[in-house]
Amino acid sequence: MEELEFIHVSKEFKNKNETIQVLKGINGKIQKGTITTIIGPSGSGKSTILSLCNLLSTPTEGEIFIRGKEIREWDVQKLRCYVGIAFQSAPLIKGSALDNLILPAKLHGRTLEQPKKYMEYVGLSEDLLDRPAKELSGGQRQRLSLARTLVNDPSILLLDEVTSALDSISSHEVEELIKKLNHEHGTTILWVTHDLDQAKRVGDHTWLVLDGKLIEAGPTNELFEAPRERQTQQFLELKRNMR
Ligand SMILES: Nc1ncnc2c1ncn2[C@@H]1O[C@H](COP(=O)(O)OP(=O)(O)OP(=O)(O)O)[C@@H](O)[C@H]1O
Repeated sequence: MEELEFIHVSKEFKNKNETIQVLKGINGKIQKGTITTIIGPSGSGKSTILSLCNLLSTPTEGEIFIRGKEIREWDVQKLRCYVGIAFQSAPLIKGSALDNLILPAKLHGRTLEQPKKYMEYVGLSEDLLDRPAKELSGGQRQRLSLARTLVNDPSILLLDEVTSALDSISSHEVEELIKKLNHEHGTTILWVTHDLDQAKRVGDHTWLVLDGKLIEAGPTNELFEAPRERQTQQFLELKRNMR
């Protein structure tokens, strides 16, 4: 059974006078324990795909199955424990690093047994637990945000441009951390990135999304080195010329 399956998924948003068709009939499967990088131009619908996977929004048409169960049949709280999400801006609440770390447990009426374990896992010193979150560096904030996502022990992790605000050293460190999580816990990862080198480095599989359509999906090496679709070739060529 696939961990995640999209069957003819479309999404439209209605603004005042117009309807915007953002996703157009996405069909795709994600196997458990794999890293899938999602690439495509700005506005093509990448983040919308992620937002559907933990019910931040719902498909207008089609179905999304997670572990064989249609997403709208899941209890939302259970789904959001099973499917974690982390964003570029790493929104943290006021208060200490610890206040942030315990938040998911608190929201589910639990206490967090070993906050130090999570700090250690993401390579943060436990001395930072009492520090105001706003005093942490960008890289530390992003790690803390990931640690907070891990508190629920998600089986699927959705990552939206999680390294784009970081310098290249911090960015590589976060990549290594996510790969470790994937190897050690078998976490299934969907990773939206603008950085094609990163998509190549971390992906087992890659999806190219153009104008709301899944143009090509395949093993990362094949998609980059021997793309099947003309539109993939054109997109990769355009990106190479922009360097
Ligand atoms: N809540 C919303 N209401 C109206 N339009 C929306 C909404 N969310 C997204 N859109 C539109 O859907 C389109 C796709 O947005 P999305 O954020 O999924 O693209 P993206 O590929 O992730 O872009 P980027 O790479 O710039 O983050 C955009 O035109 C965006 O303006």
